[in-house]
Amino acid sequence: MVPTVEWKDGVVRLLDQSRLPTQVEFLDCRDYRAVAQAIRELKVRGAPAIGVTAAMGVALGAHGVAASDYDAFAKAVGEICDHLAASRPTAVNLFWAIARMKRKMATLKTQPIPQIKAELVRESQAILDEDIALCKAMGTEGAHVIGDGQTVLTHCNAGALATAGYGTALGVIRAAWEQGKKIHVIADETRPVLQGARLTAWELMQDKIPVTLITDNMAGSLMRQGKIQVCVVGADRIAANGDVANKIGTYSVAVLARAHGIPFYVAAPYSTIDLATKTGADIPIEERNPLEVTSIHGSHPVAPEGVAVYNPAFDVTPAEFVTGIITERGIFKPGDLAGVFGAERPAG
Ligand SMILES: CSC[C@H]1O[C@H](OP(=O)(O)O)[C@H](O)[C@@H]1O
Repeated sequence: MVPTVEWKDGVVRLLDQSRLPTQVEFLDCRDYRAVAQAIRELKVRGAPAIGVTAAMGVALGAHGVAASDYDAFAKAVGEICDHLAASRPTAVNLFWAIARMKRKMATLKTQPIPQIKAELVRESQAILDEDIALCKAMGTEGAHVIGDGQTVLTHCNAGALATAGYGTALGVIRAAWEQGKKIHVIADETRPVLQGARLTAWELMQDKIPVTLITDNMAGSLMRQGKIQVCVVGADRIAANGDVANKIGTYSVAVLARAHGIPFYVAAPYSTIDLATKTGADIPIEERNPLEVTSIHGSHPVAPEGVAVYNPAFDVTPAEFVTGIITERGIFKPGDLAGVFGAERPAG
């Protein structure tokens, strides 16, 4: 797989996911505002991926700060962090990564500014490396939920393209495949931005993992026919009570899975678990440009000019519909997360 995001010769290089699957193109961001714009425009997307990208955006922005004393430097970097934090509201990884970069900077206040700048780059790369390791650990912990010969449904893209590499839900699927299991993946196209059609299908075909693309409204019928044995999806924010915010349509998949007695798993690293948010009702849900619904890629209208549109990018699946949360430390009941992750993880 081509890297989703990387620090390359002093710029933040992104695989431009808005061009996939027809074009594999890269976007070199030379300032933090370009990084924020790329996150806003879904050129890079996926909770862990935008966390890593925002961290690199902080390091990139810090490089451009001319201040010679720590307080002025920290103030300028704080403004850069605020700009990046305003790019998208739902994925908690964005805020987790920015807070981690701020904490790192605070530990360096006695260092020369050039040293601090170099350390911030290193911290952003550490976040990238950690994310890949977390995804692979999730794969190891979660692969057993997909049996040999089974068909697994996934929604949106929670793959290498949504992370620093390997993926969360697709990491579990990759691990099951790498264990030699004859699995088959059903990928929801995931209207309106089509992350399933454009990204998940592309990723799995790159790895020669059998995948069948369906439209979102087919999932229930396939479940009723007994053609799906398990569902595994990603997450953008998991509240303290185990409610899960994920791509719009996830709630429908979860309810359909429950109705058909199909296990429904969510794969997410600790950086997606937000114990400061009590329930799903407290998770901010991003509403996006109506053009995403009324056109394909901003052209080819598929609805009449001026029609009213509601375009929330995410929905919330209550914890009761989640069989288990697959994390790098194991699989937990949604309600047990606070006990498992509460102690070690600093807020935000
Ligand atoms: C592994 S997190 C991926 C998560 O992010 C996606 O949203 P978007 O493409 O808008 O960033 C979707 O909710 C995925 O499940």
